[in-house]
Amino acid sequence: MSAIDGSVLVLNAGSSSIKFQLFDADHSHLHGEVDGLGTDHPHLRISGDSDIPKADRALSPKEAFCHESALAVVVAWLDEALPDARVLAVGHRVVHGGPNYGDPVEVNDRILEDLERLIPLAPLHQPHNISGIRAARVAFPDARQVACFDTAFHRGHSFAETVFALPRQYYDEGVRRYGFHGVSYDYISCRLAEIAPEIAKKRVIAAHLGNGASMCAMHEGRSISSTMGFSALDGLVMGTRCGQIDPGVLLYLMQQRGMDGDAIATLLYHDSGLKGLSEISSDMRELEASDDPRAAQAIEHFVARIRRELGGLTAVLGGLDALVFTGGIGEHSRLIRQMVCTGQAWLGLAFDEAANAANADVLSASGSAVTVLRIPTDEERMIARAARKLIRG
Ligand SMILES: Nc1ncnc2c1ncn2[C@@H]1O[C@H](COP(=O)(O)OP(=O)(O)O)[C@@H](O)[C@H]1O
Ligand SMILES: CC(=O)OP(=O)(O)O
Ligand SMILES: [Mg+2]
Repeated sequence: MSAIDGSVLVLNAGSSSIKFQLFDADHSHLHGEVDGLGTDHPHLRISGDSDIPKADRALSPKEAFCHESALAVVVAWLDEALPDARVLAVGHRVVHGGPNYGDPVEVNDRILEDLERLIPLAPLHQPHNISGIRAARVAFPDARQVACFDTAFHRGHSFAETVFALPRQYYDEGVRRYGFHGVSYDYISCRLAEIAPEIAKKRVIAAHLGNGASMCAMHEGRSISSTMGFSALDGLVMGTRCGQIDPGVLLYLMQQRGMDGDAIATLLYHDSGLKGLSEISSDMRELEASDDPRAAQAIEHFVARIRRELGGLTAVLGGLDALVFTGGIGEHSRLIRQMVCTGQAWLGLAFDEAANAANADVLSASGSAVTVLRIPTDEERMIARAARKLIRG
């Protein structure tokens, strides 16, 4: 497989998915994804150049038992399908960089130990990100392992955007708002500069709506504010996560209901959000297809929280020039985009329903003061670029 000599492989473990791509410079040779992890229909899809074997099949319950078992399927597939590929580097999305990690780093044992200490702050991601690094070290022993952090893009936030109103010692020990999905927002910022440079410099809100969901206010291409905070629990309603919650609820659960930390973590990370509210599924496709009123209520609450944050982030930016939808739901769900954009005339936003129905790239009507765009994210491409840059020094 000479065409992919000296490639960069990227592994991106999300909360419901493992995405992977193989790049040669900026060209993607193969694109693979296990999605629906944690649901009843986990699936493996692989596509790419003509010499790349394809895959499109359901994963067995054993294969999809956990992220690690799905990762083993991916690594075995790569090993068999690309025996001659010379992988120079494996780039990894690592969700939490904590206070100390920003720029991409080449991973060593000490760094892995540091990243392991952040597992309690990102339990749906960090353990799988670290497993990915360990598995890739074994599968590609000659490749350099590079970690890229979801928190990095938000590191320029002001003190006011970063701090919680707790005694200062907590900020000093790292209890602060970090923000996540930064690799995705960085990609959106770069892509905007390519496709709409005059908008890229202005006030933009990007909504990354996937199994994890957040929104990011950007100005001149840089992150100003994020709906996610210390952990990837805060902000919007997600597949299985509650999003913003009154801390009084947590006190009630501990003091009146006698729940301990582990029970509360399970409740907030695994059993809440769309899944907890609908009692049907964490998966937006299933909720949209359902005629159960609980599915409709879960969707309405999901959208209500997005609308509220849209208003809040617009105030942070002092106005709005563009709204970008991305992530699995943002890229594909006509219903959610339409519900979010309905009734936003106060922003000067005129929504083009026909363009939305056609899944077009531009979703605002001509003359709209806010340009609405649908931009598929490509976290793997961003990570491949960073890994290549790092190993080239
Ligand atoms: N056509 C679609 N319509 C509605 N939702 C969709 C569609 N395709 C994917 N989704 C939703 O996208 C979510 C997964 O988003 P994704 O960004 O891939 O996940 P992750 O957060 O694990 O990276 C799921 O809720 C899935 O139902
Ligand atoms: C940070 C986060 O929630 O990521 P994902 O959407 O990939 O689960
Ligand atoms: Mg994701």
